[in-house]
Amino acid sequence: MSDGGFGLGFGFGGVLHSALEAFGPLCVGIDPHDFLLEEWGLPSSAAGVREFGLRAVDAAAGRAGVVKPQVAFFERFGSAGYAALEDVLAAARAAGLIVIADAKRGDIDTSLAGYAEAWLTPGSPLEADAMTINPFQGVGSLAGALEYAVANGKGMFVLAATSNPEAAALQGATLPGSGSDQASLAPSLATATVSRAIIDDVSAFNAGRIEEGPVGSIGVVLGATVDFAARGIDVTAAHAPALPVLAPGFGHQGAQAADVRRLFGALAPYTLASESRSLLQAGPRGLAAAIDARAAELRAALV
Ligand SMILES: O=c1ccn([C@@H]2O[C@H](COP(=O)(O)O)[C@@H](O)[C@H]2O)c(=O)[nH]1
Repeated sequence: MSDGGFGLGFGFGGVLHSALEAFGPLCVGIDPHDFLLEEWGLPSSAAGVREFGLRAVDAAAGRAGVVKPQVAFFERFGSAGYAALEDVLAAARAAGLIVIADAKRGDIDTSLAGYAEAWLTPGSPLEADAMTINPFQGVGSLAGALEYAVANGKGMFVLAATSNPEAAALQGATLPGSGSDQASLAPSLATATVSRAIIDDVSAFNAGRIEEGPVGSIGVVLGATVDFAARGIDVTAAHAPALPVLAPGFGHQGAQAADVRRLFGALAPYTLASESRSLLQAGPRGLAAAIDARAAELRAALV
């Protein structure tokens, strides 16, 4: 986003906080699946995903604070798909929307730095406000990229408890001991699940930058379909600064907007409820109304 009227005083956490207050929790996913392109009367091509993305941006602007383009659906068309994505990212930011690039990058620290530079450098062709990253190579491998994001007023959402059922065994596994400097940004509980340890590490990273404002610039991805108690995640715990949550799983994957507070507890005021297919299926003419309706439902659920 340019600054979208949200102000840039506190970096990404501050901008996100202002957007949540202005629009509520809805995050509109921009996922140009082939079946949606067909329903929208668009070709399965780079031109098709570009048009789809631009129309989704038009519908979201002024109705939701945040959009989340799924990079994969653009990437399948190679360089032309990336050019289309560049146009969609730029249009969304120009429209005052916060843009989270759902790119799920992860690697050793030096290579991850390249991804951070690609997506989070002001003025870069793929500039977004935040991106999703994958901690499979160790949360410690993210440290440099997280620092880069914060230094540039940007944000990151670290996968911690993803919405897909196949993730439960790996992410719910219990760690043998507390973290070390190599494995972890901060020591985690001796009996923590992988999901819980990632949340603790991200929260500790934000706590080291409390002077930046009441909401952290680094968040976690917690799927709305996850059984948090079974995963060892305490949603009643307070985080200082507040921990932003990107929560896919609403809509098509089954979670209900009305349940956002019950599911996310103390995290709910800082949770982005993300929906893609369930909104986009309304079609280009119905999308704005679908966004209005879901945004109102989510705001009402937080009162
Ligand atoms: O845990 C995760 C992380 C990311 N996603 C992404 O969110 C959308 C969900 O789309 P729907 O159509 O609303 O199901 C999609 O881009 C996923 O890659 C997720 O689902 N779960």
